[in-house]
Amino acid sequence: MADGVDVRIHALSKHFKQVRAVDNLTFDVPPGTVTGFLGPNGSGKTTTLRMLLGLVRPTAGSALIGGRAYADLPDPRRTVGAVLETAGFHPGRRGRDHLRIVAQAARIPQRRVDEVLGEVGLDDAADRRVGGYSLGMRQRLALAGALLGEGGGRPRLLVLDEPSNGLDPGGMAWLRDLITAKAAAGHTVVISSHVLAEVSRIADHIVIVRDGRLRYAGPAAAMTKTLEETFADATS
Ligand SMILES: Nc1ncnc2c1ncn2[C@@H]1O[C@H](COP(=O)(O)OP(=O)(O)OP(=O)(O)O)[C@@H](O)[C@H]1O
Repeated sequence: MADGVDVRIHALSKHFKQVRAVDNLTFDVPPGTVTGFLGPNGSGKTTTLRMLLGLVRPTAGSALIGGRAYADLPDPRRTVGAVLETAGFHPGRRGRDHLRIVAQAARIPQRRVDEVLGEVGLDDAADRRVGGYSLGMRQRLALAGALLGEGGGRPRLLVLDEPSNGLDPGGMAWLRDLITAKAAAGHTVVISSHVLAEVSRIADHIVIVRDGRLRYAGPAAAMTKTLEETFADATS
């Protein structure tokens, strides 16, 4: 393996009763790249990422981070940062306090809290209660939480599930720059989206799913035709 964290999804399936949310999915994410994980609504992206993060048990197959299941990582918070959903914040808590609690639980130094608040542009809002945050500000706070474990030049995996939800165009441009900079620094980034244009601009690799099945995995440059076919008759 090159220097960096890779992801290997092998024969991964998740069935919820009759629904084959993820159906025999196999793809790799090379270390130090941005991989766009694309598909229409309900195609199995979130379920795949939740299995990768050990939050959902696969029906079959494996999802490995640097060769290990998430649960077997020696220091998961420092190896992986994730933005999965932004609904889970305590509304009465201030943004800075939320991050302090996350940092403390993961034994991450408190100085990282101020660093990540600056990195996501929330310094001015840090002492306001999260209940008053806009959706875009919540996304930034979630991203700050995902970045907390970064440090010491150690490459990490960033898993971002629809992170641009609620961001305005300026915020989306800012997010693209941040993701590109993370990959340039050696981190591996997986970003899911159902909006093609958002991801195709920054991704080195593209994985396309539909109905839980793989449609394409490979270099971004070669994907245009597959994308057009996949989305042509989708309603998203
Ligand atoms: N806990 C669950 N129980 C039952 N069905 C589920 C569950 N989680 C997901 N599903 C179903 O699995 C399928 C895939 O959902 P998933 O959220 O993974 O798709 P997605 O690609 O992330 O969609 P979106 O872009 O809308 O977020 C959908 O049909 C969904 O209804």
